[in-house]
Amino acid sequence: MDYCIEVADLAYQFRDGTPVLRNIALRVPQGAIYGFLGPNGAGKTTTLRLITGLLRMQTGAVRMLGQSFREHRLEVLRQTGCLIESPAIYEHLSAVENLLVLQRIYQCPKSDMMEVLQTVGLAAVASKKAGQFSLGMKQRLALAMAMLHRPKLLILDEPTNGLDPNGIIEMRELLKKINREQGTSILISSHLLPEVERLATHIGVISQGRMVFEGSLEQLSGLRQQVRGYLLDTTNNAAALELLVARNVQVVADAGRIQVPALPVAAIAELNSHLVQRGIGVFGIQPVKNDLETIFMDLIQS
Ligand SMILES: Nc1ncnc2c1ncn2[C@@H]1O[C@H](COP(=O)(O)OP(=O)(O)OP(=O)(O)O)[C@@H](O)[C@H]1O
Repeated sequence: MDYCIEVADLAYQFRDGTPVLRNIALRVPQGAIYGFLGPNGAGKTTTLRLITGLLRMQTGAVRMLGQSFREHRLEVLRQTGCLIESPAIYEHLSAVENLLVLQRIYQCPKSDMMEVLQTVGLAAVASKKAGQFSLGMKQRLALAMAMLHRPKLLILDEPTNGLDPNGIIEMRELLKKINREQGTSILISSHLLPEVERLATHIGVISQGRMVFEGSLEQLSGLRQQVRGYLLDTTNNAAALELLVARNVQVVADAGRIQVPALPVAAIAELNSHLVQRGIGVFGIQPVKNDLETIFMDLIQS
C-alpha cells in the first residue's frame, strides 16, 4: 500500500522538559480520510505542527507524499494544504480577495479561485466581506484557502471546532466530496469519536502522547463485535447473584439484570444449568457487545 504520510518514532518535549509525544508512528494511506482521534491535550496539534514544519522536529522521521520531509520540505508543502490553528483570514477583505492574496503567492490560474469557492459552497457570497461570514462560512473559506493550490493532501486540525451540529454535518459532507471527487487524502484531527466514525476510512487514536490504536474503520468496528459479557434475566436475581458469587463469578447487577463476564459459551451454559437446577428460572441470556464509545474509552485509558 502507498502512504501519503509515514511518521516513525516521533517524540517531542517543550522547553519545560515534559515529554508531550513518545514514539509516535502513524501511516496515512493514499486516498484515505484518516481520523486522528484523541482527548484534549493528547498531543494531536503538536503532532500536526511537527509534521507540517510549524514546530521543529527533535527526533523521528516523517515522509510525506513519498519524500523525506526534512530533505524536501518545500516540495512537500507545495503539495499539501493545512488548516492548523486559527486560519489567517482578512476580515476586511471579501472571500475572493482573501483567495487573491494566496493566488499571487501560488501563481495559480485566477479561475481556480471561483472553482474552489464553488467546491466549498461560497461562490454566491464570493464578494461578501469575510468579517460578515458566520463561523461555518469562515471555516469553509479557510478550507478553500488551504485547497487553492490543488494539494494532494489536506491536514486539518479540528476543523469543526465551534460549529453547530448543522455546520458539522456540512463540513463532513464537504470533506467526503473533496476526497471522493478530487482524490485528495485527508488527515483530520478530532476529539469526537462519533464525528470521526462517520467520516474516516482509517483511524489513529492518540492518548497521553502515545498511539494506542491504528487501523481501518472496519478494524475498529471489529473490536465492537467482541462480546464484553452476558446479561442474565432470572426469576430470582438476589438468589442467582448469591449462587454466582459463591462460584467466584465476577457479577455486576445492572438495572435489575445480572451481568457476568465474557466466559466461554460452555461456561455460560453450565452456569445456566447450575441456576436452573437450584430452582431459579433463567429466561434470558443476552450477549453485551462493545460500543465504539466504550472501545475508545478503553483505548485511551489503557
Ligand atoms: N507551547 C507549549 N508549551 C508547553 N506545553 C505545551 C505547549 N503546547 C502544548 N503543550 C502541551 O502539550 C500537550 C499536548 O497538547 P496538544 O495541543 O498537542 O494536544 P491536543 O491533543 O491537540 O489537544 P486539544 O484537543 O485540546 O487541542 C498538552 O499537555 C499541552 O498542555
